[in-house]
Amino acid sequence: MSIHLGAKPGAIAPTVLLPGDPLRAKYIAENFLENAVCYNEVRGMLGYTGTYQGQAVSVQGTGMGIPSISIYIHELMESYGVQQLIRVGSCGAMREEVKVRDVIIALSASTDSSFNQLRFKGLDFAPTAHFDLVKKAYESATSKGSIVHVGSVFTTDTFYNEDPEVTQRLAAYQTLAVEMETSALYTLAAKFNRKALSILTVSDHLITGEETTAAERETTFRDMIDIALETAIRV
Ligand SMILES: O=P(O)(O)O[C@H]1O[C@H](CO)[C@@H](O)[C@H]1O
Ligand SMILES: O=c1cc[nH]c(=O)[nH]1
Repeated sequence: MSIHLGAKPGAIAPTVLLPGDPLRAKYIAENFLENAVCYNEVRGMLGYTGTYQGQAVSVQGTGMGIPSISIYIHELMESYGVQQLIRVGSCGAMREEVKVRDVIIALSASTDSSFNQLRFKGLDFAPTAHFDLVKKAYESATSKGSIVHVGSVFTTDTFYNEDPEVTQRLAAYQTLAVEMETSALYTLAAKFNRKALSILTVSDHLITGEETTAAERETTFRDMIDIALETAIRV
């Protein structure tokens, strides 16, 4: 057990999928894994371990934002020895060529968080995905005919942003989408020398204002989850 996870030693698989929403963790466990068992209910942040094509895979809710995901991934790596962390999240598209319902493989993440500014005393660390997982995710996506965008994302601390200027500038610098966790995931995975990747589905569009319904999100998330699970077991 760790402070925020009630799992027994050995109850969490070496590869963990990480949705922000704990109910998405439940949905993935019930619809994509076999023989899934719930190992965590502390704070309602549900976590499950099951199998996918015979291999053990866990799925753990992280909550929203850097402080929340940082707690869970720190404990997953330090207390449970997790080796591969694959975020399966939603995001807002920042560029015209990225459409609602598209899937993004996040190579790197800029951020407006002070998380790394404090850690590196003002130096700009470059949070980066692990190439092995990027390659496997891209191969998994293309082998099943999914179109994916591969590029940088923006991890923000502020969902309801009042000033669009920075977001627009980041978009002009080819940033594909905004979400709230990837920068911390890549930073902490580097610290622990583990593999991490964020795969994101576009749930809304910052330029067009288009949004998905809850039902549509469930179907389109299916693509992202398939890609993540194929990536998890790919050799
Ligand atoms: O769908 P999830 O994984 O929660 O990700 C996105 O959705 C939340 C905001 O609504 C933030 O956590 C953001 O990163
Ligand atoms: O963090 C997020 C997630 C989805 N859509 C956004 O605009 N921001």
